[in-house]
Amino acid sequence: MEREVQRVRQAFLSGRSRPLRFRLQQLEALRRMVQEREKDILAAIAADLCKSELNAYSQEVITVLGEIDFMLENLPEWVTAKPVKKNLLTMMDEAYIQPQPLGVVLIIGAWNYPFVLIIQPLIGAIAAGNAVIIKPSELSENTAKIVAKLLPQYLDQDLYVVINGGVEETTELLKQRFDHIFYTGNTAVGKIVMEAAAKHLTPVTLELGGKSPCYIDKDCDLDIVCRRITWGKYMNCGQTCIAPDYILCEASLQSQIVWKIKETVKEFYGENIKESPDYERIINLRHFKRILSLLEGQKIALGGETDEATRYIAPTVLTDVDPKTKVMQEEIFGPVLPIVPVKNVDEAIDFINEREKPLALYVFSHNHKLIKRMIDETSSGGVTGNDVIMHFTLNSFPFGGVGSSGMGAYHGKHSFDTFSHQRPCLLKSLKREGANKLRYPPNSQSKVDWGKFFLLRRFNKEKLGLLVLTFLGIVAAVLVKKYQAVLRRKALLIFLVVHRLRWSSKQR
Ligand SMILES: NC(=O)c1ccc[n+]([C@@H]2O[C@H](COP(=O)([O-])OP(=O)(O)OC[C@H]3O[C@@H](n4cnc5c(N)ncnc54)[C@H](O)[C@@H]3O)[C@@H](O)[C@H]2O)c1
Ligand SMILES: CCCCCCCCCCCCCCCC=O
Repeated sequence: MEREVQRVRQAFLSGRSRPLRFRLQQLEALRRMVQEREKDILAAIAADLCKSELNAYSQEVITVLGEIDFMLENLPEWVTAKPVKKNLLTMMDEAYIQPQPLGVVLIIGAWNYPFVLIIQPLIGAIAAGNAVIIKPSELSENTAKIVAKLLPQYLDQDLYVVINGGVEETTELLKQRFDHIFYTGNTAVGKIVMEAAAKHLTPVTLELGGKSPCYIDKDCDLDIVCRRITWGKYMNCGQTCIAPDYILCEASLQSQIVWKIKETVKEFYGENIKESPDYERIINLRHFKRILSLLEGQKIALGGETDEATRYIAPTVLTDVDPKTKVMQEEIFGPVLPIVPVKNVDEAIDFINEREKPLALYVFSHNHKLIKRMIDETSSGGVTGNDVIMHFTLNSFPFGGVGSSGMGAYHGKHSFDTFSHQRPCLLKSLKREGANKLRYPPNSQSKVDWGKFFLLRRFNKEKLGLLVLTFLGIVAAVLVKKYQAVLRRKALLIFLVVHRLRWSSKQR
């Protein structure tokens, strides 16, 4: 493992991942891989999650292709150095921020969207000029295998390396030194990753989970609300990090919600859900049994049918759920939707705030003010009002959690920033030593006063005008070639002295 990481580091140190042209070319190669090997990729995802290839394409491949296109379009602008505002002490210098790669990045993926959850961060890491080690989830083994097979056929083989394995291999990998670790998965392992990273002071992005609440106000169109919730909850058999985990609403709405979800389930998956190509299965027996255990002692208003042999759990709704029961103590990550009655929006807000900060929050209402209030008075990784999941699709949004649902974010420019160091660069001249004397010992009250003037002085618009005029004077001086240096220094000095005197007199 150590040798493998070392090999990737050497490749990074060769410098070839840095030029913009190389990054664009690797991203184009990645796009070619997805396009040319689409069938293999879709078949692997389909095998892992019992998912139709159409769904694998629309839930994972579309996102990856969109992200690559977005990067290719914007990367030339993002990699350029950005000039920054200067103060009086540095106004003659060059000051800019240069984004630079961090080095060797470790990406650890989860099984529930096994392709997009490793390839989307990979796109960001390549775009930012890094070398990358990818550790796909061992639970989605078909996708893990196909990614390990295809990536070396299209990308630089020393810079971008896939290491497959389970807990043992990941534990070994985490002992190595990385420049950034990007982990997607559950909160408990997130803590293990962060602890390992701390040993090397490696920064981490943790894309974790949580119980994402969904508040339904009585002032809304329940047909539409239930259709949208049914889509987001039962997509991928509920195994989506930002699926609505539970519903909060007034008790009187429950029976209508159950009825409308039931009708929608029929509309989406037909009379025989097991036969539907759009309804997936639980990833493994451990998770299957875990989800079943959440149903114990609950009032099942819809669904509840299961089949262990195929790890099938029907779309299920629980009503009048007691918040103290197990189903409300952990992230469900399956097709079970508890409804917890609350009296009103105030109680819903308190309910959310008394718990860990979720990855997503959903609010349904005709009342825009109520939605805004919910946003203002709660916290979550992201929010969608009057829909679910959809904020994930907008790559101008940072995607990530807050508190126990994670730290850091990615997608689009946010990925580029996550995998870049924003390096401040100040380039001074070895001339103009006169002004610099101010900061050299021995110190004096006069020097401190000058320092205060240079660094604490605020200019209002009128004074800025004066500053511009002075600068114009300096520019004119520059044109007079023979006296260039002298004139520039004199103009600056006059300006500074005049202002310093005016400022000092006001201070008194
Ligand atoms: N925020 C997001 O973008 C996002 C996306 C998908 C899933 N999730 C969350 O992830 C969870 C589901 O994923 P999971 O955790 O079951 O996936 P998982 O079991 O695939 O684990 C994730 C990764 O952690 C590694 N791992 C597991 N145990 C480990 C250990 N002891 N030490 C080191 N590495 C270890 C695995 O090898 C895997 O690569 C849910 O909580 C879900 O909400 C979050
Ligand atoms: C054919 C219609 C396309 C519809 C696009 C809908 C995109 C849904 C994307 C869902 C992906 C969610 C991934 C979340 C990661 C966490 O688990």
